[in-house]
Amino acid sequence: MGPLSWLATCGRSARAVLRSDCQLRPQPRLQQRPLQPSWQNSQKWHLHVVTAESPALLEESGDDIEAPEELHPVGPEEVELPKASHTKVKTAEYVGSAVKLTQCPPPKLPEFAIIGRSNVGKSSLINMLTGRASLALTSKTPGKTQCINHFIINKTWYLVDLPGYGYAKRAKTSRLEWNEFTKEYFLKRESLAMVLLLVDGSIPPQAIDLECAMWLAESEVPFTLVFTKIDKRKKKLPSPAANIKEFCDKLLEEFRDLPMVIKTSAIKATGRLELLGFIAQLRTLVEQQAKRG
Ligand SMILES: Nc1nc2c(ncn2[C@@H]2O[C@H](COP(=O)(O)OP(=O)(O)OP(=O)(O)O)[C@@H](O)[C@H]2O)c(=O)[nH]1
Ligand SMILES: [Mg+2]
Repeated sequence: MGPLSWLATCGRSARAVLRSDCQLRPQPRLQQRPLQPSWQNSQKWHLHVVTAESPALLEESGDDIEAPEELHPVGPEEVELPKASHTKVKTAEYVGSAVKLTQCPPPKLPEFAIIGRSNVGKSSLINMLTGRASLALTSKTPGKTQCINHFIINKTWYLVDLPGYGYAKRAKTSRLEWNEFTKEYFLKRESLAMVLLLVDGSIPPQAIDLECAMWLAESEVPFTLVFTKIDKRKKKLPSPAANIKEFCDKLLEEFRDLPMVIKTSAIKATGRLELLGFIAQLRTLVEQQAKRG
């Protein structure tokens, strides 16, 4: 069986697998609060596996990455490690742009959607991850990406570039419409495996990003926090590390646990292997759970 034929064979969507097998039961005291899927708690071992336990993986990748700051406990034994080849981007192709769900490619492969404010660096992250300078269109002008753009990686999974939210210059009605359109994608796209919520690490926490995180959690859409632009330090503003800590602290006022956090720079390729390894692990996890039925 091909690595990702789980969707076709078992007829279960990535979303269904993640939800049904991994959802936390609300604790009575916290019932009103948004909850993160429990498997996100165990994501910590993904980092451990990729950075500390798999020297072969690192060697093969050829990437120059920093040593992990801390080691996390290894996770469930039954979850296999992804093969090093799983983290490599051999091919990356633009598939098409959609302005409604029916125009998206058939939901037969797992996809990882990238969302965040306009100009946060969504398209740049796709280019950084795939190692292609201009696969996704980047721009200094906010609001450049206006469609749902699918990119197929190694012919086995999708990276999806979405329009940014909160573009103030857009008319109120069109912004609302746009939000609905993206929301529909999040709520109904059955092959959506994970949302990568991008947050600009070079500026202090923005209310709209916190709202987006809340909305995703309330809607039971699994998401990962990906901080961008950690290479950038604005004069008189706190450091990226301080911004990230403040954002996480604010989230913890509402969330019982933090989702997985990955810090990146598209310019320095920071976090590239970590994110690719994480995606590979998720694909392996979903595949295994689907096989178990
Ligand atoms: N310093 C720095 N600049 C970045 C980084 N990532 C993106 N940028 C810059 O931020 C600007 C916006 O990047 P895009 O990738 O186009 O952002 P986007 O989120 O796709 O924007 P929209 O499609 O308009 O919503 C560009 O000028 C990028 O060069 C980063 O990691 N570090
Ligand atoms: Mg873009």
